[in-house]
Amino acid sequence: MADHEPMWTVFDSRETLAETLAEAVAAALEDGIDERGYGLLAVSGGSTPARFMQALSGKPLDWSKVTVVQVDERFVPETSPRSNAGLAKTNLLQNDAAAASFVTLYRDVAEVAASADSAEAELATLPWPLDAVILGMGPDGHTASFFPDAKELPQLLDPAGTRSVMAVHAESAGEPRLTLTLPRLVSARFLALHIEGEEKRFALEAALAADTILPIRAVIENAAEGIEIFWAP
Ligand SMILES: O=C(O)[C@H](O)[C@@H](O)[C@H](O)[C@H](O)COP(=O)(O)O
Repeated sequence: MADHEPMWTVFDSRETLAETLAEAVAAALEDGIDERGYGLLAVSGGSTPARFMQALSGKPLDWSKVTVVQVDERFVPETSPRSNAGLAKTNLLQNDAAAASFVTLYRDVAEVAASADSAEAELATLPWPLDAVILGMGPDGHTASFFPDAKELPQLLDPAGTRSVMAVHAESAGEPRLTLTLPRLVSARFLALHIEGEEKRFALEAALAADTILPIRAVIENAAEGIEIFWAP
């Protein structure tokens, strides 16, 4: 259990947050490339990351040595407006970052479990741990696809778990999901939580103070290198 309080950085604008976070992630990737010869990055989906992804896409690092993976994905094809892979391809994998490799979680198979198993095999070939992870959060305290009502939640949040990616079934999630597991996320060398707006700030503060451990708090409390919270109104 990590014993450090999360570090909050409050920004006066979402633009300044995006640029600062992009700089921090680029630095973490450059450290990985300098020290290990490659950089491994995991990005979330949803609506918050687009501006940050666009800022990161223009950072002048050796993107040919970077592999981008997804923190989580909806079980939909890339052509769906719900696709996180579509979001990353449109906003991150352009400009300088177009040279990066991209490993997606969705596979065009009938069952989400088969998609998870196929992605697991591909992720097994990557040079873990992650150099940088950017998480988002929902007002219900979910992060990645660790939804509080997920059938698989105990396995998803197990710090001793051995899977890299799992299928998720949760009423509150809408469609079935695919998500990296807690151990893969919390072992990152740079772990950031990117949230915006008063509702999410309140939800996070409440989650940190509550008796019940919501998924976001489980991640924060298991973050080996701590977690940095990037917040703008
Ligand atoms: O697939 C997803 O939706 C995300 O990865 C998820 O964990 C996201 O970070 C939160 O739901 C916040 O989403 P918003 O940025 O849209 O509020």
